[in-house]
Amino acid sequence: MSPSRDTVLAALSRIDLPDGGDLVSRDMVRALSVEGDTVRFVIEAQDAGQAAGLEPVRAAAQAVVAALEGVQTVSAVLTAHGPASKPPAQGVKIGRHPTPGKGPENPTGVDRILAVASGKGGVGKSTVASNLAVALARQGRRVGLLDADIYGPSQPRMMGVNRRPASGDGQTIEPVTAHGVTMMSIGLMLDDDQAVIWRGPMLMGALQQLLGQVNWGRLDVLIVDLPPGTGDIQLTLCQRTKLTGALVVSTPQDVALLDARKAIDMFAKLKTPVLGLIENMSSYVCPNCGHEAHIFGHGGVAAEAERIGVPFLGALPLALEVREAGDGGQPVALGDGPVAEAYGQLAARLIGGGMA
Ligand SMILES: Nc1ncnc2c1ncn2[C@@H]1O[C@H](COP(=O)(O)OP(=O)(O)OP(=O)(O)O)[C@@H](O)[C@H]1O
Repeated sequence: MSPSRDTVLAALSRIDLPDGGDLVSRDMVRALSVEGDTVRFVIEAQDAGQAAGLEPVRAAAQAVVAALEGVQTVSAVLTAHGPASKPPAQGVKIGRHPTPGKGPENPTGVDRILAVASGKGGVGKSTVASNLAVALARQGRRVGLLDADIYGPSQPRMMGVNRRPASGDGQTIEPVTAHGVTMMSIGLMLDDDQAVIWRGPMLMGALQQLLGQVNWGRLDVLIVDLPPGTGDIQLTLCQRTKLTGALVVSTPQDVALLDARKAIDMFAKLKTPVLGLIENMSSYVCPNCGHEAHIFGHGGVAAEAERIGVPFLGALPLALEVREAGDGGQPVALGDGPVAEAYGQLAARLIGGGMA
């Protein structure tokens, strides 16, 4: 009997890449076909440089599929047809005044949009956005991640991407892929030390471009990592797209919660559903003695969720591995520990509720 596509993909997910992740989590398998006892697939590298080092990976992928029951012939081809074959998107200028739109609409092919928001900066909103995107992709969803934190884009670092997106026509921007997630950040279009000094209208126009000029492809869900607070970007996203809803991240202490309340109030005024609250940096377990401490308090977000009648989506621990994984461009949700499990549960809950 021929193996199923899922069986082949499960086998390919056991092939690790030299720079982290595996063939499936890094979304490098293309044109997979199973016909009788013959399996064919293409491994697509980002560019010729990466492809040159991947021959051992190709051979291992071919061998692991050939060993599956019911497989006689395997054709595994390595290509480098990624965005690097197009010129970098230098001709595309991000940042302009907004253009009038027809009304709220999603980018073509994007089924849902989830905003990850916070009242206060530094509570872990970008960390939650990247890990949630990865956890959803691991559960088979087609996920996009838009870093809309235009003043402080952190997704390129957290997702481990620093190549410039390409553009074939000087208009459309090809997003990049990392850990199975299609992503775009203004940080990828700017030089590292370049500051963005824009007033509201320019910000709104830039967000419009990041939504409308990026070739997002078909996505089940686009996660938008918002800047902290209640400003122009939030307003534009709520008014210009059919936002499925917002997830609000807060730490448990009162001062963060006070600001989270303002964010929730803003979404209520803009008629955007708040799908739930997430408590980040909830507890800290000492890796040496196992003692559990609540550095920023504990339970405040769950109590707030109950008070305002929105779901409490979970408590994520404060853990050194979360920070290290984020700084290293390999979100902790890619792994198997308790934090990855917590993100897996959050992703499953959103998928189960039809939100992702
Ligand atoms: N649960 C956690 N455990 C340990 N470190 C964390 C955790 N969550 C976030 N961090 C770290 O805290 C710092 C701030 O997180 P992050 O950038 O995600 O916050 P943010 O709310 O998006 O901030 P800003 O709004 O300023 O962009 C980062 O260094 C991140 O790695």
